[in-house]
Amino acid sequence: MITEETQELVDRGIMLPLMEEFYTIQGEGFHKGTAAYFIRIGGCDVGCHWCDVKESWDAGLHPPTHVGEIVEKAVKYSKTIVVTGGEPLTWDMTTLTDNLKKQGCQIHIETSGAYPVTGTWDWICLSPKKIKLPEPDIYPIANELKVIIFNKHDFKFAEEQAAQVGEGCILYMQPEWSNRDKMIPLIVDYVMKNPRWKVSLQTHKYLNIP
Ligand SMILES: C[S@@+](CC[C@H](N)C(=O)[O-])C[C@H]1O[C@@H](n2cnc3c(N)ncnc32)[C@H](O)[C@@H]1O
Ligand SMILES: Nc1nc2[nH]cc(C(=O)O)c2c(=O)[nH]1
Ligand code: SF4
Ligand SMILES: [Mg+2]
Repeated sequence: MITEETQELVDRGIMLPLMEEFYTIQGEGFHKGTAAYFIRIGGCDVGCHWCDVKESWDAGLHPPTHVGEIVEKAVKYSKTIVVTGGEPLTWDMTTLTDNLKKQGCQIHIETSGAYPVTGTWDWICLSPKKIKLPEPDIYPIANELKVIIFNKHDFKFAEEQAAQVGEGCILYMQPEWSNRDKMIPLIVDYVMKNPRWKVSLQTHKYLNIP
């Protein structure tokens, strides 16, 4: 149990439930191959059945941590920061991103967009989910749209989502990991027929890195 005082700091984004932080190579999307420090914040109620970090969902399992402490550690490793989760937009990201900006960081977010955008971002990767659609505010500011392809219907969902993003937004289809052998051939075929889309793979899983 956390105290009322701590809960209030979490509610204001002064503290955040920190699941893990690690220095690695961004495996997915536009910045794949780039070294970056990942900050994984606990808490998500979207409930994707194929989610590869279900341990992140229950915020109560992850210790409320002062944002200053998170930032101090992060900048020792990298000036390129990826904030992920869980669903980071569950929380107010203003203080975290303000602090990272003061340290001169480039800040990227991995989000489903299920909650309103808070914080200041240099790169927004929007990965929309059917079961809890993005809030409208994120579509015009998303830099990349990364749709997870688990079954054939996801191609239609991908097009519906692409119709809502801005013109410069880069479009990716990423196979759902457990179903990749089945979906990769369909994605390859789709992207060749619809070349405004690109393929994104979870390359860190092939490299055996976090
Ligand atoms: C774990 S999520 C955390 C951030 C945020 N909740 C979201 O969904 O965008 C990070 C990225 O991994 C993707 N992802 C999660 N599970 C996956 C899986 N089994 N196969 C492929 N991508 C997956 C998500 O769609 C998202 O783009
Ligand atoms: N290397 C690496 N790249 C990633 N890109 C997005 C990730 C995520 O879980 O948000 C992720 C991750 O977990 N590891
Ligand atoms: S929104 Fe992201 S963290 Fe939440 S269940 Fe889906 S993939 Fe997992
Ligand atoms: Mg991941």
